[in-house]
Amino acid sequence: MSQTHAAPFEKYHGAGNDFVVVDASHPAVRGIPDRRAFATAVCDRSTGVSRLQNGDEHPSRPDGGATALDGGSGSALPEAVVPEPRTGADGVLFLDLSPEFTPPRVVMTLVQPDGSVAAMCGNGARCAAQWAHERTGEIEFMIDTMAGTRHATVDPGEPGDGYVEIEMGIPRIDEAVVEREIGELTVTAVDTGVPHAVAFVDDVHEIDLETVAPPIRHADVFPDGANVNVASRVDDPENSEGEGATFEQRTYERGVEGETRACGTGAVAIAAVAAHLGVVDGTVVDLRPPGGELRVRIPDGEPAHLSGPVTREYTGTVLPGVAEEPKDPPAAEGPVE
Ligand SMILES: N[C@H](CCC[C@H](N)C(=O)O)C(=O)O
Repeated sequence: MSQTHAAPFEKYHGAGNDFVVVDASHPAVRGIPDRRAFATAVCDRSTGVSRLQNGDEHPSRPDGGATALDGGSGSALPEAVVPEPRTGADGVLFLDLSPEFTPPRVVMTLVQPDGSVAAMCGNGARCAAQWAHERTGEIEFMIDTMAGTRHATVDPGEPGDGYVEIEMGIPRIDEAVVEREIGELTVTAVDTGVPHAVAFVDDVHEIDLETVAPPIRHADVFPDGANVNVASRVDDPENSEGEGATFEQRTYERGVEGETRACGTGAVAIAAVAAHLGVVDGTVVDLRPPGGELRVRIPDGEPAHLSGPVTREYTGTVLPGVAEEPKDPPAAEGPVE
């Protein structure tokens, strides 16, 4: 049967790490035949979802707009002519809300642009909490991820905006990979729900991440691959709680296979490695990825917490069955959608 029902989506970002968010219980979303192909299509930075395709000049227009990604020919859609918000996304969040619990629960599944599923995503979980807040008015949530259930708190701002904190579990340093030279960097391995490599460098802006990161991302010491972070210290007295401990952050993400504008599990990874190496004294570490600011609280032996802004960019609809490679020749029912 061909897919013709449009799935509503909302586009959110957390400090610049952006996601197409869909309600997993919506009939059109349940009917998505292949979540991997769907994520690959809608996340594409040239031909994926965009505000323009949705005719949505108003970020929070509730009814969305015209259908994105229509047509099954695989033909490229017109390129967005405004730089912000960006076409495509760093991933798709399939969210299943159970409002009957106290606090309400959200089952979160992140499908990445390469079709892989990540066990955890700090900024995605923060966006999930904001999304659930918009639906329930509640401010506390339990976010069920493949890495565990995480408590989230929303400090609401304007509709669609908020400052969201999420519990991130206790980071696990891999003692076998501490300050090890891999490729061009000296990295420490840490698991913050997903695997990360962290390297402290003099100036993150001098690193050619697209070249330096892939050999580390694929190194043998990371059997499941790794996200690769570089961080440089730029202490800021504004972080009075953390005695100034502030790092610039850049992250090359597994699954995106490129640099993202922010990474929450990466922020926690940097803070955890900094604490482990004795680089920071306090338990509050501020991170400055390219897309915003994140704060990590990381008390010794206790779960870390990640906080930062979340913004809803726009809403729209997308045909779930599109942009898939047809597995079989189209049946008699007509053109593949
Ligand atoms: N951007 C996400 C991380 C996604 C993890 C993913 N890239 C992987 O481990 O495959 C975050 O805010 O934590």
